[in-house]
Amino acid sequence: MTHQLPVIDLSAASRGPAERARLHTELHSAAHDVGFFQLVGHGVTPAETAALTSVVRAFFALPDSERFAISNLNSPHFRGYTRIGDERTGGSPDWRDQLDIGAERSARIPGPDEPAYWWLEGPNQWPTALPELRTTALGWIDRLSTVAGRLLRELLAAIGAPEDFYDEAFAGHPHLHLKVVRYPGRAPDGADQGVGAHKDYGFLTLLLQDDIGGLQVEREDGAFHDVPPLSGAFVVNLGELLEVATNGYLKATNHRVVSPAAARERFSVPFFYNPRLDARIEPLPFPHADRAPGATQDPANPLFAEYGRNELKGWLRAHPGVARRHHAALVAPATA
Ligand SMILES: O=C(O)CCC(=O)C(=O)O
Ligand SMILES: [Fe+2]
Repeated sequence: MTHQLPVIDLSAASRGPAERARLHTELHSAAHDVGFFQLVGHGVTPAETAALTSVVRAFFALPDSERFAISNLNSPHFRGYTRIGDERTGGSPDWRDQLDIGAERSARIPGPDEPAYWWLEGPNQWPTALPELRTTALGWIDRLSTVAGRLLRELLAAIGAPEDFYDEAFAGHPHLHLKVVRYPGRAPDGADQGVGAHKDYGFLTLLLQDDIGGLQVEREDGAFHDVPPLSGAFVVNLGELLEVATNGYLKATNHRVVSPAAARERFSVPFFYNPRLDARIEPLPFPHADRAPGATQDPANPLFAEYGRNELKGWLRAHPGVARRHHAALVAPATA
């Protein structure tokens, strides 16, 4: 089913108070009623996007051996390349391969009394045959974190909250994350799970998708609706921390990708705007707070206000191979 999402023009924020007020009305409704929108007026140029897209395609065009050499199975920090079928969502394999990239930092091995989520901090793995991937991807993370930071402040203002309320949670070393993804057509068994239905773990996701389509979002009617590609726009969705922060007034939206038809490839690059791992997300003061319905209670997917815990939950679930190899002690209690 095709149902175009709201289109939000971020540049309206700097076109005077009347335009900004109109932006806030639109953003409030898009975030509260839908939880998904197309973002334009973000300032990222077509040339910047083209540079990223071309290096992404070059990465997936490398010989398999170049990608296998940077397998995330090598990394206790979940960085690197995941082969098709190795990632799981909702207990089933996702028919996509991907490279997970984060802020480039040295490993921080948690001591016995420290939270296990510090494992998520550590070095990336880069393909030796494509050095420009590193500069382009890290540049994209910088660029999009500025856009996402502006958007988050406008969103908080739009619902009547102090716009700087979460600045402190992002101060220092926010846990920014970029995923470079390919959906290589349909699985041989005919299953069409590109990535299964899920919510993102942090605040905001800014997704660059190509023109193939397949992304779907769950809407108020409980059905999954297509998100048709819109050239030059980022698809934005809200993550679990915004649901926690607003006690369910804003919802993290379930979304999934249906595999492209056989012999078609789809590329996408989601950027996840996340705070510091040790940030604890305090309840947001805003006028609707007393009427918020409460965050979703799902025993299969508890939402944690301590961001690192929420993020680690997702990684251990989605990458069982990495979890078994490097974090047996963390997964064993969950299955007992
Ligand atoms: O590839 C897409 O369009 C969406 C990917 C996604 O939702 C994710 O990786 O969290
Ligand atoms: Fe997602």
